[in-house]
Amino acid sequence: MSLQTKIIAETGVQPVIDPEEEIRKSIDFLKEYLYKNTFLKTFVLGISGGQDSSLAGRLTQMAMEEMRQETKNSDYHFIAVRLPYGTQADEEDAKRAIEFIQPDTQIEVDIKPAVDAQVAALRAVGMSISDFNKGNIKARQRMVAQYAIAGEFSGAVIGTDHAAENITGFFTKYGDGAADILPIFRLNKRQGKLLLQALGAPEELYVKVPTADLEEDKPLISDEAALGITYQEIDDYLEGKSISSKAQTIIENLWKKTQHKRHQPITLFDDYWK
Ligand SMILES: NC(=O)c1ccc[n+]([C@@H]2O[C@H](COP(=O)([O-])OP(=O)(O)OC[C@H]3O[C@@H](n4cnc5c(N)ncnc54)[C@H](O)[C@@H]3O)[C@@H](O)[C@H]2O)c1
Ligand SMILES: Nc1ncnc2c1ncn2[C@@H]1O[C@H](COP(=O)(O)O)[C@@H](O)[C@H]1O
Ligand SMILES: O=P(O)(O)OP(=O)(O)O
Ligand SMILES: [Mg+2]
Repeated sequence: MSLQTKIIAETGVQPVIDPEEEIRKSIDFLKEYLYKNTFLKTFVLGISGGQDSSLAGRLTQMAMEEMRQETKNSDYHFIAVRLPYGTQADEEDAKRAIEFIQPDTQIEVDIKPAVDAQVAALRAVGMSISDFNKGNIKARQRMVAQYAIAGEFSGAVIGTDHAAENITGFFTKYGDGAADILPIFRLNKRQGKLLLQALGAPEELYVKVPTADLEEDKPLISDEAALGITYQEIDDYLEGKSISSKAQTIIENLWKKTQHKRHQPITLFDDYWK
């Protein structure tokens, strides 16, 4: 089996999708999980203004509306969390995303005081913390806030990991990579766009240049510039198409280097890394 075939099988990406069918699958998946885990009454998700959280957020909101209707239990609700680091450069997109999602509840938490305090405490003991490393602290602080909210509202945290980010390991380990349930895993980036279009999202949300926007030295740097490869190439690879050998090597090297991010902490019983 080629590595491409193995990677595609691990992510479950289909070369062709029916967006309406995939929307229904994600909603039913979220609902089924709550029906099975009756302690859980809410889902929590950070909304950045980017494509992935707009999509996962809207699907979650739709699932919760259906849950309320089916169970007549008004406890079921979706909590959208705005998590800017101080002032967010693309705040307009974040507002647009919230407007599209129409979440039951919205909470805004500024992560800047907590992130800056953590960095200051590390620097106070003589550590130098790079801007890149600080970026990962921001992503982890966002997850701290989301889990704290979930803890107060019998909630589970939604993650926005999808196949294109997953195979390249383009997420912060235990930051945005930490979550309880992943409703858009199995989709590549362009398939996510198709779902947003089918949901009637404003165009700005799916033509927007994907960014983690974690680095102050490189504000709004695109994922593609940071990764050194385009989503078009990653998406083609995931759909089983043949791409340039240069692009294929970049993807497969990223996949190998980030295997640890797609596993639980390594124990004596693991051998995937050998
Ligand atoms: N575009 C942006 O603005 C931006 C900014 C920051 C990070 N990012 C992206 O987010 C991702 C996060 O960065 P990262 O991967 O450097 O940090 P990370 O914190 O997600 O992962 C690094 C950590 O993983 C652990 N680790 C590394 N190799 C390991 C191995 N072989 N086995 C077990 N554990 C291992 C170590 O604890 C290490 O500190 C990257 O893809 C990065 O490009 C993007
Ligand atoms: N500024 C943000 N506000 C709320 N939530 C955010 C913010 N930035 C990122 N997030 C969450 O993290 C994931 C991953 O973002 P990437 O752009 O893929 O790095 C995002 O979907 C939000 O849930
Ligand atoms: O995860 P998001 O919502 O920030 O989307 P993107 O990765 O496209 O920035
Ligand atoms: Mg983003």
